[in-house]
Amino acid sequence: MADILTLDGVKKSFGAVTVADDLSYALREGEALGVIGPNGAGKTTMFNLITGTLSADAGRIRFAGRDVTKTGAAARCRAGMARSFQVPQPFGGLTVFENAMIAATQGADLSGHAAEALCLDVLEDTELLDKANVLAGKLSLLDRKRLELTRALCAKPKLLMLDEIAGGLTDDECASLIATIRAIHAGGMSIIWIEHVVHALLAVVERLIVIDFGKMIAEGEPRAVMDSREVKEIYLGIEADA
Ligand SMILES: Nc1ncnc2c1ncn2[C@@H]1O[C@H](COP(=O)(O)OP(=O)(O)OP(=O)(O)O)[C@@H](O)[C@H]1O
Repeated sequence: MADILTLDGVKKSFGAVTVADDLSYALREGEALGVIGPNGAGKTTMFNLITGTLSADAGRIRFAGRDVTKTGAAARCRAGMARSFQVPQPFGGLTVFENAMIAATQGADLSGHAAEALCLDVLEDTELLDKANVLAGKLSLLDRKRLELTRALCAKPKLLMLDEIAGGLTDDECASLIATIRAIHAGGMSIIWIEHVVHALLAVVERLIVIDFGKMIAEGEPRAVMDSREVKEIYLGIEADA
């Protein structure tokens, strides 16, 4: 499989604070990569650098065979990146279907029947079809998370980026969202998923990276990474030999 995304020496600082410290890794087409790390480690900043809402101070980013380091956020979205946000950001006064249509028309550049057909397909996959005519502002937290997923998928992405989508859900709700994301991944979608709810990540991703102070401190098979000294010492704050 080819790489869909490559970061090569990506750096970003806010004043004296380094939030992306020489980040280098690649995501293969169809792979699901999990990202964990303490609060403030720079995980969301990394998403902002990948999607182009922030520009890197140094390093290169390649996506879908092109160097996008200098490409703006809208063009990266059109090239096939889509993300969910930590705090769901739907248009609360519009229905679920209307929110999906905005993503399909603006993100996937579709119109008319093609846009409607895509939205219906995605709403079925995200299990929101029966709520298509509900106002987004009236949805439960789980369904707002599902709508975040819907809006990202309606942009017809090649890469789906999830930012703490499982946070705040009950165990049953989380299990139901995991099943949805697993099915989307099984359909071939490449995924990068930042998450504090580690068991949700471990149910989906094939590889895990750990970010601390903007630096990638561990990378590999998820359970091996969770058992690693780096995670125990730095992420969980436990002495290695405790
Ligand atoms: N625009 C900005 N200007 C200055 N500092 C910023 C800016 N955006 C983020 N930061 C700082 O960068 C650091 C990394 O933030 P970021 O949101 O990427 O962390 P995170 O790993 O996603 O955290 P969390 O798990 O809590 O969501 C934090 O110290 C944050 O305060």
